[in-house]
Amino acid sequence: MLELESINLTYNRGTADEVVALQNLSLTMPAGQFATVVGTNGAGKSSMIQTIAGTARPTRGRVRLGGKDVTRMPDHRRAGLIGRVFDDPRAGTAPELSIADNLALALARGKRRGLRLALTSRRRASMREHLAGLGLGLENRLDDRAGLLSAGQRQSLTMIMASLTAPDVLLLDEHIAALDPHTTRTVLGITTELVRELGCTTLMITHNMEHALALGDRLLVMSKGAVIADFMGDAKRELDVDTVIATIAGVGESLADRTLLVERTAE
Ligand SMILES: Nc1ncnc2c1ncn2[C@@H]1O[C@H](COP(=O)(O)OP(=O)(O)OP(=O)(O)O)[C@@H](O)[C@H]1O
Repeated sequence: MLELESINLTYNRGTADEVVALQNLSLTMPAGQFATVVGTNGAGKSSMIQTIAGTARPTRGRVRLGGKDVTRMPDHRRAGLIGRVFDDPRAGTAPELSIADNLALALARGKRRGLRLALTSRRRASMREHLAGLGLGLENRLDDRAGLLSAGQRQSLTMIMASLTAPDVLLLDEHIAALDPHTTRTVLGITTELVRELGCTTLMITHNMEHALALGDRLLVMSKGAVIADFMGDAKRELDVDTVIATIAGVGESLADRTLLVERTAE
């Protein structure tokens, strides 16, 4: 269970640049639930993800994971509990390190600080197996530098890295935003597979309404630092793009092109 309780997050508090990013935000997600998150630019989506990850510290409120209060737990100590994939494919991997070393680092995450896992032949075999599941041929390139991979391959590797510690929570912050339509479909397929396999609680931010509707079992609409609509079960299954757009427009938000992004590319 992931619980956000009356979260407020203000950046640059007490200065002329003060920004209220989250306002009295509450959210409860049972273990294993997969929610997509949409909203206009500046609605607070990334701030919510950062608050869960521990990279942003709420000004008020509590974050609980499996009943445990992690509000004050630093992000590096949450790393074993939380997997994160960002929009920038370069952000999740170290380009100078080999694919194998990137995976070893991900495995070591959440363990004792400074501990590097030795790359035993058994561990390499297990890495190969994980990579083979992607269907991208990366299992034969364990010693290639991650920097040599395409954006889609790097993002797929990041997904595998995020999943290696079997996190309780997976946070996907526009992780397909920088990919072309074909690679997007590949990474979305990997996303669905991984979430199913791991059974982890997942939040996926996207500006693509069709992806938000197609994936997950819950859809959250955010505006001005709060969740303004929450669709689950039949309500989520029956939801259409126009209803989501009307919900956002209903609170007086102007809809930017990115918010309306709907993939029309032919299969
Ligand atoms: N590190 C920061 N310092 C100051 N203000 C910030 C910081 N990060 C975000 N903000 C501000 O907080 C508000 C919420 O931003 P956030 O990035 O959470 O929105 P978002 O919904 O993810 O937007 P987008 O869709 O554009 O990525 C915005 O007004 C933003 O400018």
